[in-house]
Amino acid sequence: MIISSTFVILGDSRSISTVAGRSPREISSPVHDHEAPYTFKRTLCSLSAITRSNGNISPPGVRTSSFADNGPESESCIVELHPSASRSRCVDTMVAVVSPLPQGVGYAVVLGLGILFAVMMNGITWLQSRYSQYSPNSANEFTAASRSLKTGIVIAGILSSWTWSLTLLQSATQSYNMGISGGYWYAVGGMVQVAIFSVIASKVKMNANRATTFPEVAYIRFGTAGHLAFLWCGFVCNAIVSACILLGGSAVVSALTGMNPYAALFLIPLGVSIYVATGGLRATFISDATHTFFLLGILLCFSFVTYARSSVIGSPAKMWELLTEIAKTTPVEGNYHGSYLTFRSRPGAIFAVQSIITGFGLVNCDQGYWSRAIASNPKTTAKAYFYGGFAWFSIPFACGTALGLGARALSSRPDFPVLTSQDVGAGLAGVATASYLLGTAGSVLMLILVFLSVTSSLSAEMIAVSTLLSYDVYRQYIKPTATSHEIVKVSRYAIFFWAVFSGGLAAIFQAVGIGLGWLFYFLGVATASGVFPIALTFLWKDLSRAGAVAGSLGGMAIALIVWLATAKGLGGEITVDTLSLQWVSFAGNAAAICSGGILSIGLSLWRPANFDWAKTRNMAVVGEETAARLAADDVSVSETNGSGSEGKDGSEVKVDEEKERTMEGDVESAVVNSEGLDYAILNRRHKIYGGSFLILAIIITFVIPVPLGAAPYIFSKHFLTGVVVVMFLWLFFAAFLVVVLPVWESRQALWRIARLAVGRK
Ligand SMILES: NC(N)=O
Repeated sequence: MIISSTFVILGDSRSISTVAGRSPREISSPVHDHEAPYTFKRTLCSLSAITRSNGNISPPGVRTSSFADNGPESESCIVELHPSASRSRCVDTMVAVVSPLPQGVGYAVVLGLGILFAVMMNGITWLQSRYSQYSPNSANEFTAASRSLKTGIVIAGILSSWTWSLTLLQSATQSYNMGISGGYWYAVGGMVQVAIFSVIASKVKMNANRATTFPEVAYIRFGTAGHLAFLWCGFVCNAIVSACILLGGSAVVSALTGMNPYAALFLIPLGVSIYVATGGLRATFISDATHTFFLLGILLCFSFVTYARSSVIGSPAKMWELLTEIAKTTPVEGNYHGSYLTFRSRPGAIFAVQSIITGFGLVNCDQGYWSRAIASNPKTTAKAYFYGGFAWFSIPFACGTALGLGARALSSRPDFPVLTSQDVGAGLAGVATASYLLGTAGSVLMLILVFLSVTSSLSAEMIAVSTLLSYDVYRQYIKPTATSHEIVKVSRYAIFFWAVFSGGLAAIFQAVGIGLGWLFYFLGVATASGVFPIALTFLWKDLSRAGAVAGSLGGMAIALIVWLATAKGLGGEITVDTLSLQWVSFAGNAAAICSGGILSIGLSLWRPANFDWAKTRNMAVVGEETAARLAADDVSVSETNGSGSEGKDGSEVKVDEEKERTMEGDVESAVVNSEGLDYAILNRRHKIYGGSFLILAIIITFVIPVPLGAAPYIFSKHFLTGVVVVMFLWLFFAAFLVVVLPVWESRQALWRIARLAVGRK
């Protein structure tokens, strides 16, 4: 039954009423004196599925806020414009949103799940501080999880925090747009840079194990100029990534439920900020592991339905047939024979380079990854990053291969939603597939999937920014004698600040029409200049202050200039659209990474710094430093680091016997002292994972795709079947790494906490 709908027309809210109680056919002519009626193709996700009765698709910009279901059997319904809407404007600019789920579901998920997670995480944090030696009131625990986490949980944290809404949506979009190579290249881009962190992470452990943030190390090496330059890179990266995560989440929530996107942008961070502020970094790891369990389960479900259960696709062979058919009417420009089943793809090749550059920029400038490298046990850091990157690959690869290709294969069906370029840009292709193949269940699962990815990745961003603000702003420039307790307090304020700031920033992007796709292309331009200067800070003793500052900031400026100039040159003008043209963003990305590299390496070769690593190896951590500073003022303060907690007044709180027992034998002790590190072992790990990374990177970046792309080859049915089998195996392996391994590794601690919690020793 048709009830009523509200539409946004050029930013104005206008009401369009349909005729309640009548079937679509009964109202096939306008009731009021209006233009010819619009036909709304029944859609399964948001949007644009407006066609006028003369068959023209409504122009881009269409946006719908809500639309009532008009019955399962009808594909279209006729609506008339409300008398208050101006006839001429409505004709050309009306936008419609048809949501498969009611708005209440959107609010229930965003607020309900958010609060549920907050309560759950608070409970876990309480158990942790009550029955383990780790108290979130210690700065070392809050911001670095006492540097004690084991491999499985770190892998889960890496996989989860690197799985953004962007990952799920944009990988599907790339496969929808450019065929099977799109999702693959998205996955390669992300995996290479996470896995390379396995090489950098061992060096972090060797050269700056006592650091908490990457700008802290820059301060020791390059002074205030280097510190501020790196801090700026970190904030720019975290700001764009946070906005991206929120925009993707809000696009999906509002498309599926009709929830106001601005409300989603501000409400999503709310629940996340509550549990992050309570539990600190360890809480984000625990929530990451929980999220990842559901995330992989839902993704496996979507993949099974697409390739094994659906009556519309249901097998790789059928997918192959549908894609072959659609390539005849909608070929991919730049692909071999326009096929969706080939790696011989010009847009795919350009995207490959962009994706890899963007990924490098992100992972180097995002404090979240440094936090994880620092938080993990020195013995396991490199391994965790290597496997984390490897497991992560399965997620965008599956989204692209199942959901993205699925959307393209289904697009010839008359009842599949018409996706405008804006819908695709907002990442809704994969959403449409899930909703179409699984109906309401698909919409709900997609909503949960995206919500989980948003919360876990946003939680990582929040803790990262709060660490930067508390350590590198508050402690560095406002109160150098800050105690551990004060730092935790400031971190908590910073988390709430970031919840509001990132929501506001995303709202601005939303208001000016900047979507997920655009921001993805911009990310590399804004962050890739930091890749060489930041990585080399931990790897190369000769990196100089001039190289670090000029590379990071100068490179960013050069990238922006090249990006704008190329948009003007290729597009004729600088607009949101021309700035996201593929060659334009390619130029900006390439300029960023090249200028950052050339400036930092060139200037350092000219005047090498010859830095003595002993300075960063012996840097003080909060507690030691504060005590030293206060001791100088004859103030008595005692804090424990890594294995103790601190009272509100900064005085030491004794770890009680019960907690001591809990830690015995099942929690590896934090290794904060540089003397405690075995450099020979770390060096060997660095070489092992450096070599492993190199082999992996060469295989996935060259050995597999290059021959496939060089040959004039379109996948056969059998070949596609093989790819789908690999996709499933990869997903199962990822599930083992991030679900089974963390539980197995912590089995003794979990068992002991459970016994203590029920009153047994
Ligand atoms: N995390 C990414 N690159 O999706």
